[in-house]
Amino acid sequence: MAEVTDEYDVVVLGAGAVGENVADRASRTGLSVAVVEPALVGGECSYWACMPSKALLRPGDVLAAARAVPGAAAAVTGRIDPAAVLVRRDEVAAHWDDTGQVAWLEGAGLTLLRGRARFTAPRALVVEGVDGTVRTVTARRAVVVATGSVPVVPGTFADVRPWTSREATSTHRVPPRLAVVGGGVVATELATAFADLGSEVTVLVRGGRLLAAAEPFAGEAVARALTDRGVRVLLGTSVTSAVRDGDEVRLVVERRSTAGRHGDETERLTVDEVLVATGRRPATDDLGLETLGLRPGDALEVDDRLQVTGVDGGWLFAAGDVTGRTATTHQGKYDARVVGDVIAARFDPRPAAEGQPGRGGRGLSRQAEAQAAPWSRYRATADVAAVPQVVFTRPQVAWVGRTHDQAQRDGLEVEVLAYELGGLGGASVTAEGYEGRVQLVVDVARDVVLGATFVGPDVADMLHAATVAVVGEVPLSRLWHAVPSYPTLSEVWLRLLEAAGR
Ligand SMILES: Cc1cc2nc3c(=O)[nH]c(=O)nc-3n(C[C@H](O)[C@H](O)[C@H](O)COP(=O)(O)OP(=O)(O)OC[C@H]3O[C@@H](n4cnc5c(N)ncnc54)[C@H](O)[C@@H]3O)c2cc1C
Ligand SMILES: NC(=O)c1ccc[n+]([C@@H]2O[C@H](COP(=O)([O-])OP(=O)(O)OC[C@H]3O[C@@H](n4cnc5c(N)ncnc54)[C@H](O)[C@@H]3O)[C@@H](O)[C@H]2O)c1
Repeated sequence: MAEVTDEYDVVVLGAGAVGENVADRASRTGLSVAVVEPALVGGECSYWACMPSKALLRPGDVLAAARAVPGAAAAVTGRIDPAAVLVRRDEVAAHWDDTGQVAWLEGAGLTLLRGRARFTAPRALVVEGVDGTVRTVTARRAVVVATGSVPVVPGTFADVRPWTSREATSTHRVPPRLAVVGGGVVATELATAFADLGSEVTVLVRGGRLLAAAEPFAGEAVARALTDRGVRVLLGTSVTSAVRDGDEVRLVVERRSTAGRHGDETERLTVDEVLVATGRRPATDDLGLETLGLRPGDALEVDDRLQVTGVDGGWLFAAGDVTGRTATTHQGKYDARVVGDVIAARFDPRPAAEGQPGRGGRGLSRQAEAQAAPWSRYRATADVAAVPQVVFTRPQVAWVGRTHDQAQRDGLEVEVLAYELGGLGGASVTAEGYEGRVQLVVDVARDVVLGATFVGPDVADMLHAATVAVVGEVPLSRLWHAVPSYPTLSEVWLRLLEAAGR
């Protein structure tokens, strides 16, 4: 086994979407950056999460959109072709081949170390290469952990070889009967996708509603739509036993009686696959965190600079799913841009790096980083105030900022403005019987939008206007002057402002 010793200014652990972006930005003042990755460059999102799941969902959306428009509906006479959907999914997932992403990474001047990294001391790592080499790697300036997350599989399913999102998004077979355990984002999206592909789907939800992090009306709309399409959505359930019997899995499901008085109901369910979608945990088990005084398995807690709290010296950073602070690609990449800029500025190797703000103050500057305030490029302020999330179910669900419940728990006096999208001219053009709803949570004292939730067909792209309003803290009086075009779904902003008495 060959042993090699390497030194870089910055070492990034993990080449998922987040690690790639950290590395790119951190290198911009001339720091040497190595990225360590044992698997595919591009990580979960490209090959087993965002991209393949959206490829599985898109055909159902397109069909439903056509079927909702008389004239077009008559042209849609067939059904979804699962084989063709899976072929396109394979293409969207780049056939699980990272050649293109490796080329980008190397083209950006970054060094890729193919292997698994583990800390041996502060700023010191050992990288066990996939080719059998063992490298000792030292970071002169900083290490960024971006190792992502792994699915949580409850013990009940340990022996039945359940699907996680990885198997579901990369499958080449549509199971005739699929049980989905969980009621969150993965469960609702993949239940939608597999119902579209022809599976008989049962969703087993522990809690009382779907998408518990969103406004209640969002999960209710998704549950109604799934049920209308023949999916069984069983709320208040727990799987007490799971046994694999050849190609089948037999589940025992306890369901809290809705009547309350009659105790639990037991149902036996036999399926071809069980998809466990019960959340994810940070991938920190085997990183040697104990050598830094941190506990393996825990999330790496960070501050707004993405610097790991609890480790001295200002050299250890983390971003993405591993922090428990963000759980989406877009927000993880936002953090990646922040931490990349912090590192590039703080350790800028160029002569006279002190205070070179560049044209319009947009350049990187060590001084500016040291003195940065919230909302500067060096602080991930939006993680606290304005996190956007789109769930690509049918109807789509999109929200940003605080829900009504969160705002109340934060002790804010709020007004809720709501509008049924079906009443808009834009909705009647988009689809017959368009159903959807938008709700704003408004801070009464400051007259600004704290949160917004959109539910309905094609609402995903409407979210960004709300994100701009929340981040910009734009008063409703000024939003009144942002005129939405007619006839678009965005006209809902006008209706909401009218509802607020403008
Ligand atoms: C089914 C599903 C669908 C999703 N859809 C969306 C979506 O539509 N939009 C969205 O924004 N988000 C979506 N997400 C969330 C998104 O996938 C994650 O937030 C994102 O992938 C996190 O990126 P990351 O770089 O932090 O982690 P990852 O992408 O997991 O990358 C971490 C990398 O670190 C590597 N690694 C692990 N251990 C080590 C080690 N010891 N040394 C070196 N490298 C290591 C791993 O091999 C991996 O490549 C979805 C998630 C799932 C599960
Ligand atoms: N479109 C997107 O942006 C997108 C899509 C998919 C996933 N993601 C991200 O991936 C992350 C993980 O998604 P997820 O759906 O796995 O997690 P989640 O936290 O959204 O949902 C987990 C669900 O599992 C349930 N659960 C937890 N433990 C359970 C148990 N022991 N038995 C039964 N049910 C249990 C919870 O009540 C919840 O309904 C999310 O945070 C999400 O942001 C994003």
